[in-house]
Amino acid sequence: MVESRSKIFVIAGPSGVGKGTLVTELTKRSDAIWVSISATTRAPRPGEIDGVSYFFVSDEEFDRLVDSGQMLEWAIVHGSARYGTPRGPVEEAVASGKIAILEIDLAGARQVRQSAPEATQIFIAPPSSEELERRLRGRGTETPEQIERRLQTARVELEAEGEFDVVVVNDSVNRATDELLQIIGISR
Ligand SMILES: Nc1ncnc2c1ncn2[C@@H]1O[C@H](COP(=O)(O)OP(=O)(O)OP(=O)(O)O)[C@@H](O)[C@H]1O
Ligand SMILES: Nc1nc2c(ncn2[C@@H]2O[C@H](COP(=O)(O)O)[C@@H](O)[C@H]2O)c(=O)[nH]1
Repeated sequence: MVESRSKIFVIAGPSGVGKGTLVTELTKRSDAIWVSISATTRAPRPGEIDGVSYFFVSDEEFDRLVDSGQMLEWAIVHGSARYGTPRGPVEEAVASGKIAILEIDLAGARQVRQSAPEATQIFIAPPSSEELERRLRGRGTETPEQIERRLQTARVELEAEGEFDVVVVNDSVNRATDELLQIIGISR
């Protein structure tokens, strides 16, 4: 079991593997955990709230954030929208003693590996490719075309799991959350 003294934890893995589900569960289990809110140029899904799910910004605003050095990392994800991690809030969270979680894609994880090598990089893997597809389709938030695109990206991402410090299989939400808490170093 890998256990870390890092203050920043990157959580990456294919779309639909359950990253968001696990991160939500982590926040329920510990007040020490702070989750970065990304900025994105994609449109909100029904029920998503600006400033809670994401900061939903225009292309122009995203350009401004990148050009002024306010993004810790950013990437075009699934060939469509841009997503990025605002730098300031991460620095403030760490300075205040919180554990900062960044739920980001593979390209973003690679950038953080360069700019914040002290961060622990965690890859969330599915129990099987079939289960990944079942979860992605079952979530029902993407069109069939978008799902195909995400499954294509997933194949590339699954080949990159060896780049990560640790791989956690999301077979069960409870078990995977327990493993994540142990890696993060939060005892219950
Ligand atoms: N261990 C699990 N077993 C069964 N279903 C799960 C499990 N974890 C998550 N799910 C379900 O899988 C679907 C995808 O989960 P989630 O939205 O958290 O994925 P994600 O990795 O954050 O996706 P994206 O990167 O597209 O935002 C959801 O319907 C969620 O309820
Ligand atoms: N590089 C970054 N990737 C990010 C960031 N925030 C989210 N993401 C990744 O985008 C996909 C798609 O998310 P969705 O909400 O449209 O389903 C997901 O896999 C995230 O990991 C970010 O700030 N930087």
